Amino acid sequence: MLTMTDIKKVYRTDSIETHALRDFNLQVNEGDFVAVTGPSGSGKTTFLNIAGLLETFEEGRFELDGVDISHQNDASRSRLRNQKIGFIFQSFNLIPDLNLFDNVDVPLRYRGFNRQERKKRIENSLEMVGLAKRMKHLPAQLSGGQQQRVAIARALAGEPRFLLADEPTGNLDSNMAQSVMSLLKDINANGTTIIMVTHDAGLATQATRNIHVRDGKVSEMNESLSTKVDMPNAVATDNGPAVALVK
Ligand SMILES: Nc1ncnc2c1ncn2[C@@H]1O[C@H](COP(=O)(O)OP(=O)(O)OP(=O)(O)O)[C@@H](O)[C@H]1O
Repeated sequence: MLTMTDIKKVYRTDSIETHALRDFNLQVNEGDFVAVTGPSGSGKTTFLNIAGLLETFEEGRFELDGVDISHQNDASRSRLRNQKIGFIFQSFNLIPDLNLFDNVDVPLRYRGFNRQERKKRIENSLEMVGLAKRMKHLPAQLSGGQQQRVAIARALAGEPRFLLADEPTGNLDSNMAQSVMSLLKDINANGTTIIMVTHDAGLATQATRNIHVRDGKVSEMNESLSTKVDMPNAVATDNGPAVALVK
């Protein structure tokens, strides 16, 4: 569970102060899939970076799983981030010279898992996104949608409780965007809490909650029409992400 209360974030340069977040209040519950929309510059990425313990804030209170983040030093914030949070970005951020297996391995090495445990996690997470047979391929040999699925596998291999996604479909055409969205919905149905920033209103309505950010504040909050479904029969294929068998 993630709770932000009256968060204030100011960016200061020599000549200008930008109030990126002010009185930002939000509670995200375990199992939520929250889509965050709002105009450019409204503070969406700033919120996500604070939620992901990548940035600090000036005022307010932020609790992550009962831990008061404002009182943690850099080392303990990094430890919490590594344990609890996975990130995916618009630009995939894969390492071009490493094959898929080794890309997914990078954050696992930071976590200190032994070789055997890492291998198991890498194979499982690539299986989950339907790319297990492409492990030895380089990112450049994949489509954009497939590369984003590798980035999702990399984020999930550490079994994070929270998956934070900043415009994960921003570089994809609409078919690939929907395929990545379907994968995120499957992952959420399997228990991972997701917060996704998106400019795509059609994708946002598929999340279980929508929040709209304006001028550094949450201006609207809606439960989405879409509901979570259990998918005990989810399977992954080499051509696509894990999909639920329709009964
Ligand atoms: N490192 C920084 N230094 C100074 N100002 C910043 C920095 N990062 C963000 N800002 C400013 O903070 C405000 C909020 O930015 P943020 O990136 O959170 O908005 P956003 O809603 O994610 O925008 P977009 O949809 O265009 O990505 C903007 O005015 C931005 O210019």
